[in-house]
Amino acid sequence: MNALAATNRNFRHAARILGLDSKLERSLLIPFREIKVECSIPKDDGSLATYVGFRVQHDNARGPMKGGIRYHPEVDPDEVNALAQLMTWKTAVADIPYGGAKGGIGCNPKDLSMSELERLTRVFTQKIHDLIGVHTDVPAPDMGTNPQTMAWILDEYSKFHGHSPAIVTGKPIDLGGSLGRDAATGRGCVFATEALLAEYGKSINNLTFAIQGFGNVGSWAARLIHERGGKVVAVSDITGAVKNPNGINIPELLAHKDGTGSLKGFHGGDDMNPSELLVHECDVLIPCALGGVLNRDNATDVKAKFIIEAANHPTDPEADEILSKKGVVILPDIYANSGGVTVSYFEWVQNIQGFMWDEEKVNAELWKYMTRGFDNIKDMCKTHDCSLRMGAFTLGVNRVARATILRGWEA
Ligand SMILES: NC(=O)C1=CN([C@@H]2O[C@H](COP(=O)(O)OP(=O)(O)OC[C@H]3O[C@@H](n4cnc5c(N)ncnc54)[C@H](OP(=O)(O)O)[C@@H]3O)[C@@H](O)[C@H]2O)C=CC1
Ligand SMILES: O=C(O)CCC(=O)C(=O)O
Repeated sequence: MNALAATNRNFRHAARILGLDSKLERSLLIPFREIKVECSIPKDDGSLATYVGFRVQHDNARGPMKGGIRYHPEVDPDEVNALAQLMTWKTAVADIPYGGAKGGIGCNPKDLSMSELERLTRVFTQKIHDLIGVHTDVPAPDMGTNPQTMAWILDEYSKFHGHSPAIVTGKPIDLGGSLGRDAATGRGCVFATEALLAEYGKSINNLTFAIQGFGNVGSWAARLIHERGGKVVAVSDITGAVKNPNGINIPELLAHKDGTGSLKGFHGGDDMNPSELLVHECDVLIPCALGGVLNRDNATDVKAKFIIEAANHPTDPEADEILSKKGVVILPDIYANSGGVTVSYFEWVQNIQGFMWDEEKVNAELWKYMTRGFDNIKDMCKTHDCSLRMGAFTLGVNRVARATILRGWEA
């Protein structure tokens, strides 16, 4: 099932549980605005290359639209639409004053030089600068983008609108980025995992973990789990995978990947086939890469008892059903990975106030938001006798529905 069909299905299920009026349901589902732009740039060799860029602004009932920008070959309108909608529910679950958006460019950033990436980012920004804004729509990094990408957007946007640090979050600290934003999605995911495990009388330090993806989110999650005494027994990325039943030394694996650009050939473990990661023996599985990776083809073989959705929509609805029947507990994306956008919110607040927080404050506030989010989801699960996914969806959708009704319908 494609990402949009899966996301719409979860939304409709939540709307049914909440008994939403069908007209309101339709209005919440349809995006506020979909932007598609042609981005042509000269390559370093002088040839012309054309890419397609997207920004879907899904909903702004609760505040400015917020969400990352992804550079990946599989970026397409349906995928961006689904990701934008997920941002609307995610910001509502986190109870931060934002709506949802997402953007992306269909490209493989690994095939582009730094100067080509800079040109592409600047052209994309030129095409959308009058449709985003500090109080309208605030981008951030996602797969394939990073603080440098945000710095180029900030610079290009500021040429049109004057110096605007709050136009993006996840930017470099030197340009007004927040301390703790780089680690925030991984850290939030670890706080969320601790909250969930505590419900089962368990803690990170007694459990084994398998992590798919070793980029921003996966590497931070792995590092923080390792620091807390959890055994990371398998890690994969696009270059390969490594396993060690006694636990991988994550700082050493980070140094190995930094030095070689790959997970392959790491002496502290054995190479494994990356396709086996999701069905590897472990207590907790954390997908931190692409969407739709857990599906009907592999769900039956998953060994983990807990799945923490650090990636966006890693589990398609068919897999959701199979895994639930097996008794696997799934902590849904719109809560599990909300630490990133929560610290993005802190960054935006700091930029607007012109007052920087120290990292301790950022991390302490993040813990409060993640803990509150989990408690709110649990309450919805009790009220509606539903899964954690539906607890999170009903929480988010209900908050957006309430804001929409309060704002009224007049054009
Ligand atoms: N960054 C953020 O703040 C947030 C990110 N997310 C979600 O988390 C996920 C990861 O994002 P992020 O860490 O930022 O992205 P990055 O680009 O930093 O890292 C992505 C990682 O996934 C790996 N990867 C890509 N394809 C595969 C594959 N087929 N099998 C195994 N690994 C693969 C990459 O491998 P390689 O290193 O070899 O390229 C890389 O390690 C995405 O779903 C994103 O939407 C959610 C909330 C916030
Ligand atoms: O930090 C942000 O604004 C958005 C992060 C994001 O894209 C996500 O949560 O999926």
